[in-house]
Amino acid sequence: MADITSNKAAAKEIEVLAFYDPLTLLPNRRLFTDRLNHALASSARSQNKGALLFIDLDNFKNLNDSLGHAVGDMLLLQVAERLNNCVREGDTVARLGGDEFVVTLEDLSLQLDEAASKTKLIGEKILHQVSQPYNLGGHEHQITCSIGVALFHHHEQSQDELLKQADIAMYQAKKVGRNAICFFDPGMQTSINARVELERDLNIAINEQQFELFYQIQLDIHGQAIGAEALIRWPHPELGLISPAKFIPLAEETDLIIPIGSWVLDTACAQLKQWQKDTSTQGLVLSVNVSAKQLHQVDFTSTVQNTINKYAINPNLLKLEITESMLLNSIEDTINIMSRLQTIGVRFSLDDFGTGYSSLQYLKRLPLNQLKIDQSFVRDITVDESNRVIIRTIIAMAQSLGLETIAEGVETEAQRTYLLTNGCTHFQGYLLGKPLPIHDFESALKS
Ligand SMILES: Nc1nc2c(ncn2[C@@H]2O[C@@H]3COP(=O)(O)O[C@H]4[C@@H](O)[C@H](n5cnc6c(=O)[nH]c(N)nc65)O[C@@H]4COP(=O)(O)O[C@H]3[C@H]2O)c(=O)[nH]1
Repeated sequence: MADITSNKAAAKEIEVLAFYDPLTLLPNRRLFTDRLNHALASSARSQNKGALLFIDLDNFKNLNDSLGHAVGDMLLLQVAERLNNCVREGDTVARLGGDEFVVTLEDLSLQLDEAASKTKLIGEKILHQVSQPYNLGGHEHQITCSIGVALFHHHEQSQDELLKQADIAMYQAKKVGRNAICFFDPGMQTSINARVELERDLNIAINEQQFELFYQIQLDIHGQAIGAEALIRWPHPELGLISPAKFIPLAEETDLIIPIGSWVLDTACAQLKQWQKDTSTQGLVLSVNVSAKQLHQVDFTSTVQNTINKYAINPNLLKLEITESMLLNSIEDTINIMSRLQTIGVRFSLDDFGTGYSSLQYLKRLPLNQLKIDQSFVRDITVDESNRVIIRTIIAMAQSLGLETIAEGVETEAQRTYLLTNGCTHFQGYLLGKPLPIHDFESALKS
């Protein structure tokens, strides 16, 4: 008798271990998969629509890192309880791991739109409940969550597809600012697929060195060439030229910007070396865009130094362009990195100036040589008084800090005249020359 009881207890324990999450005692991924299969089969029979909600806590890692895992676990337990209280008895709440939960809602409605609005109501209830304060062993804490929803009907989607769709929608909810609920729509899938393909092709492009640098001339107030900006181009073997505005952000997100940035730096320095050999080009300064991720690589300063040494170029002729948005985080770190590079002679320009939040306070502390006026202000210069005021302010600010100003996107003589008469010292834009492959750039320079 005792044996049977202990066997039963052991069997129960094995079941719990196999199918339930040991922390929250919610169904684990295995049991959830099984339940989702049943829900899909039952929806196929009844024609009733159901929904899968993918729930991820926002910034949970911060809590775990700051207050420790034991406190993190307390929070997860309470979240699990609150989620259970938001759904009906036949619905499933499961924990997939970490701070990821899923909920299946069944028998919502025969109509898709009614099923969607019922899901939305439950999703909003979850957002509200999860965001109420928690007592975590004496610490009061608040957290929010992001919810992605995929609706299901019949056996149209496999459960893997459904989970993927809800996951994609959840990322969309994070993207729109968190503490939000987003429904999957097929457009999201198309754009994700395009992204995956682009990322794969970017990897190939790096290995096969498919990139090219174009050069756009920069002139001073007398119309003399003082240098150029190096702009990357990707002639994709099938899709043709892909704009950096399209692939640089993806490269930044996926860290591929590191090898791409190194290639740009190396190619730019090799070009400077070539220019040093000719009296007509040896004084040209080359501006190179540097992304935030690249600048904050631990070995960034030594990479720049090594590249300068490798080509034995004058470091004064290399200008690194950083953007205002890069200053928002880790300003001290940025100042340190820039200062180290400044001591070896590298110059800096602050790109897209005027679009961010640079205060005079830290502009003063950055070792800059130049402010670059964003082309959005230059574009409407002749019609928009507020843009004119911004431009005059930027120029006055640069003058008081002893910095050069360069206006980008100068397309008309009227724009150049306005900038010139208001004290802008350098100019770049289609009026003066489009970005060109090196041979065309050098021919244009000679003519
Ligand atoms: N409408 C108009 N546009 C003009 C005119 N003059 C120049 N442009 C364009 O304005 C952009 C200026 O570069 P950016 O602000 O640094 O903006 C760059 C930069 O942020 C990024 N990028 C380009 N090359 C690199 C690179 O090598 N590394 C990194 N990290 N980013 C790069 O991609 C952005 C876009 O580059 P591009 O498409 O080459 O676009 C370039 C240039 O072709 C003009 O008169 N009118």
